[in-house]
Amino acid sequence: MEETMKSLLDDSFESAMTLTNSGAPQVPDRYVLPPSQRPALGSSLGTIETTLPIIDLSLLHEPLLRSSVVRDINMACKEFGLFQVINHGIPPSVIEGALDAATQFFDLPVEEKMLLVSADVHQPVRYGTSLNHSTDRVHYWRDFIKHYSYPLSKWIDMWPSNPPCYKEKVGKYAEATHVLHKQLIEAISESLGLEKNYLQEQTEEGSQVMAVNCYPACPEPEITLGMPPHSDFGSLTILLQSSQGLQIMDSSKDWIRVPYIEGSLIVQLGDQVEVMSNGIYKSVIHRVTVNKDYKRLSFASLHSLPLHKKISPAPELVGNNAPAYGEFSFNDFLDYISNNDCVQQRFIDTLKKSNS
Ligand SMILES: O=C(O)CCC(=O)C(=O)O
Ligand SMILES: [Fe+2]
Repeated sequence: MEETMKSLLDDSFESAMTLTNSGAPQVPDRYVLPPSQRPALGSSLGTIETTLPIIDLSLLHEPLLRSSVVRDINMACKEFGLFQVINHGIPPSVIEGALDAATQFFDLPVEEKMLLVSADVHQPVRYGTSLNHSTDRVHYWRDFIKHYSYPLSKWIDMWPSNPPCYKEKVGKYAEATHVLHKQLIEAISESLGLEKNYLQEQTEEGSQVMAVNCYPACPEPEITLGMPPHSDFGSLTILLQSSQGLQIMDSSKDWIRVPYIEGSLIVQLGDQVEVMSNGIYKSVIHRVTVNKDYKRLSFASLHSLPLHKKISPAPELVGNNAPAYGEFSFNDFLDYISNNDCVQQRFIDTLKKSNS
């Protein structure tokens, strides 16, 4: 244990942020990906531009238009497992406040951020670098802070107290995303032909983890990544990005850049919705590229059922066939990542195997 903590601390001192600030001309070897996993930046090979769906959420509140918005959501979920939302109701000042607080946090001296370092995925607040679950895998060009956010009154005292505005500004954003998640999960349940409140009880008491990510400018963005390909474990992730960098894998296994649209938020389907829909919708595989010129921030608000609550396929969507998925809870996911040496691209695939 002591060894692990020592190497964790050593690596954190050489986090991407520290390396960028010290003007490192190259990325250290441990960040260098094998050629087949590199992002092919600047070439059209393997990365395509496609128009991704943009949903005007204000129309969900128009009784005559709701069903057509729900249909658009159904198409977006089937084709991409992702859509962007505009007119989502979160004021620009709340979004700017959260980004400002995160900028100030990541600019703190490394010793101060280190006070929050933990390798324990059950910790309610964790600062970390790319290194997180294992000590010997490839590292990624990212610093992050993760905290439990719901119910806020239970967790917020544990959040960083520096910068002093952090709790208030990020807290406002976390509350706003909780409200937005409720609207989205209702529309998604409807889009599957389920009752609007199919998951209401479970999501009202659900958990929310806020992953605040910082990807500093990188001297060699073509040979590394900010985050490796993965799907998120929860029901939905609501993602705020300060600039472009996110890519998703389409059904032909090509990478698609998700454009930056000012004021918009990105909605990604997670593994819990894939299970609930019995595979009608798939969780989206995504990764993050970095760039030479500027720092990118993102807030990934990962919503899920309560820690112990198992998600299983909706009986209406199983019909007479056997369910395609076994059930799992957020706790099962946490146990998996703390007991395995590296993170699976899709946690849900380990589940299918263990249940078949
Ligand atoms: O930074 C991003 O755009 C994505 C972050 C992400 O995938 C995550 O935190 O799970
Ligand atoms: Fe993610």
